[in-house]
Amino acid sequence: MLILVVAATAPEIEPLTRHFGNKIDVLITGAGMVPTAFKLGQQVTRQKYDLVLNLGIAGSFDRNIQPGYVVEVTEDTFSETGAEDDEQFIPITTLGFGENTFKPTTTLEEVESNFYLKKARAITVNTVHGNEASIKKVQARLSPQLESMEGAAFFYACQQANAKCMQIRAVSNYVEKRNRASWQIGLAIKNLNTFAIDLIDAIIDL
Ligand SMILES: O=C(O)c1cccc(C(=O)CC[C@H]2O[C@@H](n3cnc4c(=O)[nH]cnc43)[C@H](O)[C@@H]2O)c1
Repeated sequence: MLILVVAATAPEIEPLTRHFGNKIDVLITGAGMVPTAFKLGQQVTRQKYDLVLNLGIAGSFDRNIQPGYVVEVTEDTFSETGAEDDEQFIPITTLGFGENTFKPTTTLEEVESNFYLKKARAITVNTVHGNEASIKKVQARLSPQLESMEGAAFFYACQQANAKCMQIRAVSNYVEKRNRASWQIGLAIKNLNTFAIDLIDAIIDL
């Protein structure tokens, strides 16, 4: 079983890389949708994988998905692609220039039926939300539960390459007026890696 783990930054998956060494392939893309699409596109074109797994931390809009929670992302939307029409936002889908929502091509249940995670809908952004008015606007438009800076680009690149993929994220912070001091990155990384190590150990043992 050939697995590729994709993360934006090395610290987000450090415990996992220490645990598996070179038993699995790891791709660190750098933060953001452009580096993710480019680097992942190169990698999945070079090598065919049985499973491509996106791991990372994320912000939560949903107060029922608290810092430390680990979730499976079931759809991810590029929330910023479109056009402004004064106060209105016209999504790229309405403009007729393509899709903005991308999905995993497998599920946790399908990959390893003994494992379960809460499911969540996410958006992918270039600008991390940190302003109450813009948070309200995006919630009214898309009702997202999570946000990251890479997820939809990850799904897009995997879809283009026909690669089996899923995305698992741990919440490091609520999406709120910027309050960096309250982010719980350590807790999110610990919980994410504990789950991912158990999961990949189980998959590799198959
Ligand atoms: O210092 C900051 O403001 C800051 C902003 C975004 C991310 C970071 C990181 O240290 C980790 C990089 C990684 O984290 C994901 N992430 C985590 N929380 C959020 C969020 O609320 N909104 C969007 N992305 C988030 C993101 O995928 C980054 O690649 C520091």
